[in-house]
Amino acid sequence: MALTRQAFVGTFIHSKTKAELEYAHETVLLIDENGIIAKKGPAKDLSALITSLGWDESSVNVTRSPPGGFFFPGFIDTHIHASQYPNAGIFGKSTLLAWLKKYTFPLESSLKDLARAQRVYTACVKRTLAHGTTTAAYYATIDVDATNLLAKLCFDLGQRALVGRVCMDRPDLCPDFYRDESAEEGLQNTKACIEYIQQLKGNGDDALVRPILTPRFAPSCTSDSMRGLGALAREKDLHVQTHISENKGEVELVKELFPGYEDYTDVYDQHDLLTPRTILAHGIHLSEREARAIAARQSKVAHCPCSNSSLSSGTARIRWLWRHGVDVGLGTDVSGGYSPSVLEAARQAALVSRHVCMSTEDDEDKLSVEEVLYLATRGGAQCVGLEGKVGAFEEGMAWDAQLVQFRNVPEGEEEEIGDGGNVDVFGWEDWEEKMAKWVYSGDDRNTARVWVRGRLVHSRG
Ligand SMILES: Nc1nc2[nH]cnc2c(=O)[nH]1
Ligand SMILES: [Zn+2]
Repeated sequence: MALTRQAFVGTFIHSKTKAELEYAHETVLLIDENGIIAKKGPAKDLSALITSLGWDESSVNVTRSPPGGFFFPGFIDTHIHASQYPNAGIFGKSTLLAWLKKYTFPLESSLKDLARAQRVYTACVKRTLAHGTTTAAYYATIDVDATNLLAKLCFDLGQRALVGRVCMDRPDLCPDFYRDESAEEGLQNTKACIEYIQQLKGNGDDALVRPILTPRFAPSCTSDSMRGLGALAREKDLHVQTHISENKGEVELVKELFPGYEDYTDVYDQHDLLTPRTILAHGIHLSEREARAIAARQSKVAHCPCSNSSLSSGTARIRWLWRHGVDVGLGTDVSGGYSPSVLEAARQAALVSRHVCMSTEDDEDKLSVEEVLYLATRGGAQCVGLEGKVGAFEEGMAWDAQLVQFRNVPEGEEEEIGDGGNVDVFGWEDWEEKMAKWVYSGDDRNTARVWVRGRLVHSRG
C-alpha cells in the first residue's frame, strides 16, 4: 500500500565507516511513497527539494527532530530466538548444553500451542520494535504453524525479518518431545514454511519478511538433514543461520560427533552451509584456520556478547575477526542473552572487547562507541543481506529509522525527573559525548518513534 510522502527534518546520525559517525544537522530527508529515501539536502532547501522531485508540497508530511533529538538508523538484530523470549533473564548459573535441556527445549516445545505462540511472539516483536530493532533474524521453533505465525506477525506489525523453522533431528542429542522425526520430515516442514513466508500478501521482490534455513547447530542435526538444507540453500539461494563454536564443551562434542572433519567450521562447509548468506552466531573459540575459511566463504558472524557473558561461554574477538576479513553484526541471542535490546548488545560488545584487551594486553582490541554502533547498523545489514538497503541514511536506502531523544536537564529549579530514561544531557556535551552517553546508559525510553520502510511501527507514549 502506498504511503504518504514524508519529509524528516533535523539531525541525522549514521555510520560513515566502522570508525566514524557522520553528523548531518539542519538536514532534510525526503521519503517517497514506497518508504525509500528519495532525496537528502539542507533543511533550508526543503521546498526546492520537494519541487525538484516533482512532488506537491502540500502532500508531504513533515516530521522534525526536537531540540537535542536525532534520527538514527534502525537497529539490526542478527540473531534472536523469538521462541525463548519468556525466558529472558532466566538462566541461573548454567552453561550452554545444560541450559538447552533445562530451560530452552521445554519452552520452545510448548509453543506448538498456537495461542501461547501468538502471545509470546506478539510480545517479542512489539518489544524489539520498541527498542528500535527494525530488522531481526529470528529462530522460531520446529513447529510449522507457530513459525508461520511468527512470520505473519512480523509482516503485520511491520518489522523486517528473516524467520526460520528450527531443524533438529539427531535422536541422541534432541529430546523425544522436541525433535524432527527424520531428516526428510524436517526438510518437508522447512519447505512448507518457506512456501508460506514467500507468499505472504504483498511480500514481493522487496520482501519485508524472508525465510531463513535454520539448522539449530551441528550437534542437534544429522548429516542427512544438514546436507538437505545445504542443497536447498544453493537451489533457492536462501539465507542460513546456525550457531558455531559458542562453548568449549560444544566444540568437543562436535569433534566426537563428526570425526573426519577438520573442525566445526569444516562440518558446515562440507554440508554446503557456509555461504555468503550464512549467519554464524557466536564464533568465540574459532581457530585461525576457521576464521580464514569463514572469510573465504564470506559467511557472517553474529556477535552476541550479552549471551556469551550470561552463559559464561567466553569472549569473542571482534577485532580479530575483522582483521581476518569477516563481516560481523550484533545479536541479542535472547534468551541466552537476557535483553531484547540491540543497544544493550552494543554496550556489552564494548565491555566484552575490554575483557579481550585485558587478556591480550592490546588496546587495539577495544571497540569504540562508533564501532559498536556500526555493528548494530551497517554491520548487521551486511549479515542479513541488506547492505546498501538499510543501516544508514543514503538516497535509495529504505527509511528504517528511530527518533532518539534525551532529557535536557533544565537550568535552575529541578523539574520532576519523569520517564525520560537515564540519559541526562546538560547542554555542554558535544555530539560524540552524547552518543557515548546513549550507548552506555540509554534504553528504550530514549527511542521515541520507529519506522520501517517509511511506516511508523512504534510510537512511545
Ligand atoms: N545461545 C544458544 N546457543 C545454542 N546452540 C544451540 N541452540 C542454541 C540456543 O538456542 N541458544
Ligand atoms: Zn542463539
